[in-house]
Amino acid sequence: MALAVRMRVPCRALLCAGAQLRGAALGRPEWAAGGGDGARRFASLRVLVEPGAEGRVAVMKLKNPPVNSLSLDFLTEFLISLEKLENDKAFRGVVITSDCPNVFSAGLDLREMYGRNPGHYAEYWKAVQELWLRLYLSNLVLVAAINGSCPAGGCLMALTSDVRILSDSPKSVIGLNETLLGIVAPFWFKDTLVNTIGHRASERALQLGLLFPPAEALQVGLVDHVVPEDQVQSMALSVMAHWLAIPDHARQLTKAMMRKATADRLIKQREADIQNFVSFISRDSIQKSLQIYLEKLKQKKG
Ligand SMILES: CCCCCCC/C=C/C(=O)SCCNC(=O)CCNC(=O)[C@H](O)C(C)(C)COP(=O)(O)OP(=O)(O)OC[C@H]1O[C@@H](n2cnc3c(N)ncnc32)[C@H](O)[C@@H]1OP(=O)(O)O
Repeated sequence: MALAVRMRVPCRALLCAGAQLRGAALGRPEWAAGGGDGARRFASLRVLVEPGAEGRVAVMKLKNPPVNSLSLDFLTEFLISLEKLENDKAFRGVVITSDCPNVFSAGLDLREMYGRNPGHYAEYWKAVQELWLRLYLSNLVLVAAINGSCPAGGCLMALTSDVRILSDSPKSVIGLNETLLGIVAPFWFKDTLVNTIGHRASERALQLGLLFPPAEALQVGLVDHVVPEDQVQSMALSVMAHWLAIPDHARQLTKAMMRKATADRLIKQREADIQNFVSFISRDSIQKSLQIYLEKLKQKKG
């Protein structure tokens, strides 16, 4: 049975993303209603959703081991979970965190961008766009509880949140490091960063592909709080309570006012952005850079 049918919600996210409901690839996840706290605890293979506080807050745990790379299957499941939460009027806020030790997310899955065909690159990029749009324009209060390394696409995800809490650990580096891979952060990645830390700091961070350690991330404004590792989630819930004290309609309209122009820039040129990505990523030189980077990651282990 198709996942969207089982959920009984219109699955616009997936339709927009053009993603097929690939039951086999998804491992046919079951959306299991939980025990005492009812239907609001659910899980797919790669995303766990648990109740956070007072039934109004959900905690979404990214669970795509080993490093929570944003594969197409992961994006598909994440978008379904998010849509489910957006559609449930009981929820007002979501804490996004990682279930993988020491890594919030390793960013876009390099295997989706290396050695595939143009059709696959287009499908993947559409899903990445959808993730960004859905998160950036979410009516929910989003708090990123960043409990580990947070490069590139992981950082983008965190930047879409309303607040970022980073664990105080040497592994918890955060930034848009695309240039280190020989690739270029698209304009909407750049816009999201500029909206957070300003133009000059973004110019430096993007060109140098900086991955900021916690103290520097705090100083530049990339994150809002740095706390000991074991306090990331409790801090996220306490910050959430502060944001939920504001009436939703006023906060939501204000958020939309602040973010709409940035989102519209992509919405107006989604197809051109996909074509640009496909032609860029298909270049021999870019494929070579990705191959070298993947080999470096493998060698690091050996
Ligand atoms: C016009 C448009 C242009 C294109 C724009 C594209 C924008 C791109 C955005 C991105 O997000 S690109 C991805 C950037 N990510 C990174 O640079 C992070 C790379 N990973 C790491 O630095 C480390 O893995 C880590 C996250 C710090 C974790 O380190 P740890 O020591 O815990 O694990 P590893 O042994 O390094 O990795 C385990 C395993 O996972 C594989 N892997 C790591 N990252 C990725 C990834 N992003 N995609 C796919 N696979 C990844 C790694 O190769 C290892 O695999 P195996 O050797 O076990 O097979």
